[in-house]
Amino acid sequence: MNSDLASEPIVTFTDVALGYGDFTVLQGISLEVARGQVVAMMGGSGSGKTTLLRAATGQIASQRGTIRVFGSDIGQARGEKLRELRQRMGVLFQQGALFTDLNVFENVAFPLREHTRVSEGQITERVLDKLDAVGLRAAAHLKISEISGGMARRVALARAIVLEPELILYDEPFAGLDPISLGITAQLIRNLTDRLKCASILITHDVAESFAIADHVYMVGQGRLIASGTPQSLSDSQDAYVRQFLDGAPDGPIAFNYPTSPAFTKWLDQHTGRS
Ligand SMILES: Nc1ncnc2c1ncn2[C@@H]1O[C@H](COP(=O)(O)OP(=O)(O)OP(=O)(O)O)[C@@H](O)[C@H]1O
Repeated sequence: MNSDLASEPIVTFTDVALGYGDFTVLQGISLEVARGQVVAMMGGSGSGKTTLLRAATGQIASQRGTIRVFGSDIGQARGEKLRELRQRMGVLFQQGALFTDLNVFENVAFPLREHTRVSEGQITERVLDKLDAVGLRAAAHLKISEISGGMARRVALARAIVLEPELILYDEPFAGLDPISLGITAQLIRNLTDRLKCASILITHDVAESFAIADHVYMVGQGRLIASGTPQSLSDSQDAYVRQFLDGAPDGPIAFNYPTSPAFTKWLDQHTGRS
């Protein structure tokens, strides 16, 4: 690979607006994720983090602006082109559903069998290598019913990286983990990013763990990008939204109540028989 390609950002959002139908969740979003970086996307509940992730994978189109992934406009990609771009990504959903009728090894082998024509010997080598990376080489033979919830997450992670993606997207990777698993998972994300020389995007609420490993943090709220910078610069920020989020303060610009909309008022009127 030449150095120009290596330094080209993996993901670029340029003045992007995202939403569903007429509803705009986020607008004016410009961001960049480079190879080798761990980037955290943070924000309160309902602020649009999952929506950002869906846009980066081409599951939803932007309402305006462009989203480039691996140099291609993902909003314009269809069919084979979209499949090719997605094959270069690993997505780890919160419910990284494993196949309960397959053992740990076969779960991780699944994408290799599905998308490549590598030999059985290579499958064994690659699967054991990825299980080793998540500390579960010796659990290869176990059934899914025989492993814990935390182990299942790591198996799902091994499966997400078995095709050696250039971009890994993690949806709430720390949710529901005990403090030890939390630290292990955070370090795993950092180490895998460095080892695979890929880019990682984390959608997360967890300030301490993500700040410990992220190179860059984007914070969304109030329908826009509120802050962007290194964990250190955000920690030093005096912005009221950033402070409320980082300090976990109940009072501040982040509203507890979901905002009232015409759609809600219409539903309520119908529900209570007023129209
Ligand atoms: N498929 C959908 N159709 C319509 N609206 C949606 C859809 N998915 C999400 N939304 C709305 O978009 C907004 C942002 O949701 P999103 O799931 O991106 O938030 P989030 O930041 O990931 O939240 P959380 O941290 O609670 O998971 C919310 O107001 C939500 O109601």
